Amino acid sequence: MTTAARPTKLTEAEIEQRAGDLKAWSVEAGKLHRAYRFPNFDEAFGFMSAVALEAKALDHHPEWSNVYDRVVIDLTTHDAGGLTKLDFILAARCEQLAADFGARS
Ligand SMILES: C[C@H](O)[C@H](O)[C@H]1CNC2=NC(N)=NC(=O)C2=N1
Repeated sequence: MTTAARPTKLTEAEIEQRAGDLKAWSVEAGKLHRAYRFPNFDEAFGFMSAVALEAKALDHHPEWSNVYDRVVIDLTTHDAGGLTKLDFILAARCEQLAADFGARS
């Protein structure tokens, strides 16, 4: 079995460049941060289930919490001690899936 190479920590300039495509996300203390609100709990949890499948496929996992119709997500790469391209890939997928599940914000 081969092990996928882990991505390296991005520089400040690389983070700034990639963050330009994700206007709704903020960069806070080495993490990408975003709060979503959905029509109800079913949609919020449906979104989380879909993101969980992406996380499994990428072998890259969010820090997140859910209260009823709200989902708060922080993305960082623990192995690299900061942000890597995997965080931006997962954030972009979250944006697509959130739209599918009717996110309001
Ligand atoms: C062995 C396995 O690939 C690693 O532990 C992965 C799993 N998922 C991960 N997820 C996140 N967010 N950061 C990591 O460094 C990480 N490492």
